[in-house]
Amino acid sequence: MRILVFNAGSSSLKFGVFDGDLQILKGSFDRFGNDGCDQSLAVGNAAPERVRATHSDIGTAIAAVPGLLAEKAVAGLQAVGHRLAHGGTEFTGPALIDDAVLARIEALTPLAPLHNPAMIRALQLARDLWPDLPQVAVFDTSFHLSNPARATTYAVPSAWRAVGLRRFGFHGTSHRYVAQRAAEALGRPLVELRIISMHLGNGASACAVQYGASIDSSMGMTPLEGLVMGTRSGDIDPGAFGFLHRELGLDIPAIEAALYGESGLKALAGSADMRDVEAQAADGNTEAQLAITLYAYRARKYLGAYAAAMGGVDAIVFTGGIGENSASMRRRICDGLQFMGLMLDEDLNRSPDLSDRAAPRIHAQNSRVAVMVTETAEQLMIARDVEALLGRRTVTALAIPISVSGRHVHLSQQSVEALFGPGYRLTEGAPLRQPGNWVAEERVTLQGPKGCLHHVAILGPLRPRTQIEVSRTDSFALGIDAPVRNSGQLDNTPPVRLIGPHGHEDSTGLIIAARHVHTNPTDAAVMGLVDGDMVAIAVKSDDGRGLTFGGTLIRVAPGALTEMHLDTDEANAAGIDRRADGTLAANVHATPLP
Ligand SMILES: Nc1ncnc2c1ncn2[C@@H]1O[C@H](COP(=O)(O)OP(=O)(O)O)[C@@H](O)[C@H]1O
Ligand SMILES: CC(=O)OP(=O)(O)O
Ligand SMILES: [Mg+2]
Repeated sequence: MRILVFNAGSSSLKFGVFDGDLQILKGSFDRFGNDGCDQSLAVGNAAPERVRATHSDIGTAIAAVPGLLAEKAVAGLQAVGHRLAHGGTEFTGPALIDDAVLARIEALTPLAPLHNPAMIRALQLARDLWPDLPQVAVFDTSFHLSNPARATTYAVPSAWRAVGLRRFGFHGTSHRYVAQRAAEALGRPLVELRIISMHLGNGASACAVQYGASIDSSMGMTPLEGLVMGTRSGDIDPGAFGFLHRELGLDIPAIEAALYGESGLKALAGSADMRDVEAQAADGNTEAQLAITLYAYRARKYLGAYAAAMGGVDAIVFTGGIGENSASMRRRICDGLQFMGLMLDEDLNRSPDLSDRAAPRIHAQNSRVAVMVTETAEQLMIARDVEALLGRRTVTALAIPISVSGRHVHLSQQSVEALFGPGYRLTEGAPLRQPGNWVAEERVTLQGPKGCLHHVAILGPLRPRTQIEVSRTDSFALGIDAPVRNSGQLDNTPPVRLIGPHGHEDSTGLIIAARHVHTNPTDAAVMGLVDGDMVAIAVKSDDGRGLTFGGTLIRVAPGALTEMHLDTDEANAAGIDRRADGTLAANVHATPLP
């Protein structure tokens, strides 16, 4: 499918034409000034042609795009994708544009005044030019809708929260790509990694991607919170509003306008462009030097915060105009993080090769944390989302059988021997529906500070690490606060005592299993899903208590049978007795892998 993508940022317009993952045209306009802007245009893999164009703002640059397509003889467009900054809580994924959707997007503009207007302009232009093509909006905010309440809630009066004051987070399309790309380059599944994505462009944000899902990011209700940016302040004491009003007589719109447009690097060093600031700092300008130090310090604080939020970090990835291009800024941000095992390789850092969407590592051999750089591919991700959304409209709704898991354990050989005696082998009992899995005839007891759970099933085959899966109700009975985790993610899980006929073992690995759907590549393709998608599954029940389960992870593996795994609390809440089927209600955020 041939897709034109518009990405109107706060300081630049980027656009591209894609056939699948192949980019056939890549263009951008930036460095807008009274004398025009820089234009770059590349066909296929050819070197970009760069000229100074006459457009003085993003709006006029948008109107020039159709002419450039014609000039390069790019025809046959089948759809148009648009980056939109704010999608609120309602746009959980890409949306096909019609008048009603456009009106809802327009209503969110006050929350992204620097961004949504130009993006909406691109949308309107494309609708006028190509009225017959489907137009799809992809929102920066959607990826972060998986953030837990502790990350999205401001500690403010409930009446304010009731009207929608909460944190959202932006650059989600970029963070989603960067995390996937880093996992791929590391050769490890995304669902096993704790990644901090640092998107440092004109707008800048950090994102904690824990096991594939965003759990926190530095931007808030609007793209003003967090890091220092080109013209935005980032974090500032809200007490500044009262102070500025009393001292300078400023009203709220004036303060807001200055925080969006007259702050950040521009306020500190006279230019919003990091290239200028770095050049001035190199010339000895102390204001520019402070701007750079402060920028790096704030970014480093977020790295520390997110490492703490995730209980560790496996990889840090830099992207965005500054993250991709400024080796000195990457080094400044990483300086002082040796305490968490992060060692940069200065040679690798100085000249990473980012061609062909590479994601090179820039950390030293002995670094415990991987550090990488990659070009952000927001336009590519938008093109993939457009194709997935339009393709998915013809997708078949399969019935997904529900399987209710009672409490159970997976044991390592070491645990088997501790509980049943040296050299003991479990007796394979009834087979489970997933091929190769079975229930052992033996049982164990779980003991916590508040109580015991007896006759707990053991599921085979053996695993490298013991994992104990209980429901929330069980965790209350034990008196242990177990975290909700995907299978295998056992770092920082609490211990519980396992008791067998031979002896006992205090083993970590106690979790409440996150709900998920097992499926195989064939069924996944029929449902329009890929591994790592987060979906909502609707389940009906005879007693009318049926529920839609959001935040359900799709796990695709060859040979797996399609079924949804719920625990007993979830099944009871939804009135599921024995046999029930679920259906796909929504793809919350598609994460199509290459
Ligand atoms: N070689 C470079 N060295 C330092 N900063 C750079 C370099 N190239 C681009 N940048 C910075 O990247 C920022 C723009 O990032 P970009 O991601 O393109 O912006 P946008 O948020 O508008 O998409 C600007 O501050 C620019 O100075
Ligand atoms: C949301 C945001 O800040 O975007 P940009 O980086 O394009 O300004
Ligand atoms: Mg940007």
